[in-house]
Amino acid sequence: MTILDGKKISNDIKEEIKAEVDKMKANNEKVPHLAAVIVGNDGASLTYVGSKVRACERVGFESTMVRLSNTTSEIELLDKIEDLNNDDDIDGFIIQLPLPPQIDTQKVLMAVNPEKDVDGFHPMNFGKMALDMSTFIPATPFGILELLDRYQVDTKGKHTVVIGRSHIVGRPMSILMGRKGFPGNSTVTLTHSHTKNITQITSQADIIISALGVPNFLKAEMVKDDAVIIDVGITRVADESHPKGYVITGDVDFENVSKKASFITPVPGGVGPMTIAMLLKNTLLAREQHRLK
Ligand SMILES: NC(=O)C1=CN([C@@H]2O[C@H](COP(=O)(O)OP(=O)(O)OC[C@H]3O[C@@H](n4cnc5c(N)ncnc54)[C@H](OP(=O)(O)O)[C@@H]3O)[C@@H](O)[C@H]2O)C=CC1
Ligand SMILES: Nc1nc(=O)c2c([nH]1)NC[C@@H]1CN(c3ccc(C(=O)N[C@@H](CCC(=O)O)C(=O)O)cc3)C=[N+]21
Repeated sequence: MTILDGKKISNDIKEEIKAEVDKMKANNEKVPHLAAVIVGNDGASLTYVGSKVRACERVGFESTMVRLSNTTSEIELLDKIEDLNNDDDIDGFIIQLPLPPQIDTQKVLMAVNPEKDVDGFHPMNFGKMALDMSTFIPATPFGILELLDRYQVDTKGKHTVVIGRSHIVGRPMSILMGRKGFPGNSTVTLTHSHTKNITQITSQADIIISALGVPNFLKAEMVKDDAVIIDVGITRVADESHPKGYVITGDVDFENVSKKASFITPVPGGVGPMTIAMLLKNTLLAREQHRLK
């Protein structure tokens, strides 16, 4: 059994990005600038955005965090997006999800200039991804592909089962694993809350990508020997014995499933850090494209 060490690989990727930024600095070129918009005070969302800003500092990017109150109207958010679209210093930006209920998420994501859409959530970029055109690939699925690539996990002709069909993880992942090339060329089954007999389906999988957000959902009985297990789930579970008052838990019963797996990602330290590294990678790509214009 091999642990897919997202923490280590994400650090390698950040070092590679930093080397590119150092070259830009040596040539007196503008460095990439990422902005993150966060609406409201959700603790987990603030943690993730904080990690993104720290990661920017580490690789030498500029970063801007835009904090808006929980009562922000849709119009106010659209105005802010327009400012970021028009700000030539900003190469890429993200709108941290979820948004409060008074705001229509799809409308907001459509307002982001696709050239600055480093999350890859704009329909134009999502469509390009589905059509094998070069574009920004959503950071979490991109991070999973990168992990599979760096560990040379064979995906060709394998049966990949994705659990969860969200726009940010499960849906793009199911498309990417079925594309031509590597990592890809998989036969994909996409499952969700209406899937019947899910154990029967996961038991046949060579690769399982679990993105539902239910702690310890995937048990050893649901997995065949030597399966590859990718755990995207992140849930804060209350735990008074821990200084923070909670522990981060994945979707996979790691202790038991890891005994059967050929490769497995841990939580924390698996897919999460990869997501942040690939967001930086997309921002570097955005800067390079803006420079060429
Ligand atoms: N590590 C990382 O970088 C990231 C981690 N996450 C984490 O991944 C998890 C999923 O996030 P996200 O995709 O945004 O989640 P969503 O809540 O948007 O989607 C969850 C999906 O899981 C499906 N689902 C829920 N319960 C079941 C069930 N019992 N059986 C089968 N399918 C089920 C839902 O089905 P239906 O569509 O029918 O409702 C839905 O498609 C969360 O824990 C989140 O925190 C998310 C993004 C990045
Ligand atoms: N527009 C947008 N883009 C996103 O990419 C996006 C989003 N909205 N909304 C929420 C989800 C969630 N997400 C994570 C990123 C990093 C970790 C991460 O670094 N996790 C650490 C642990 C972090 C901790 O301690 O809480 C780990 O797994 O090791 C987790 C989850 C990005 N998301």
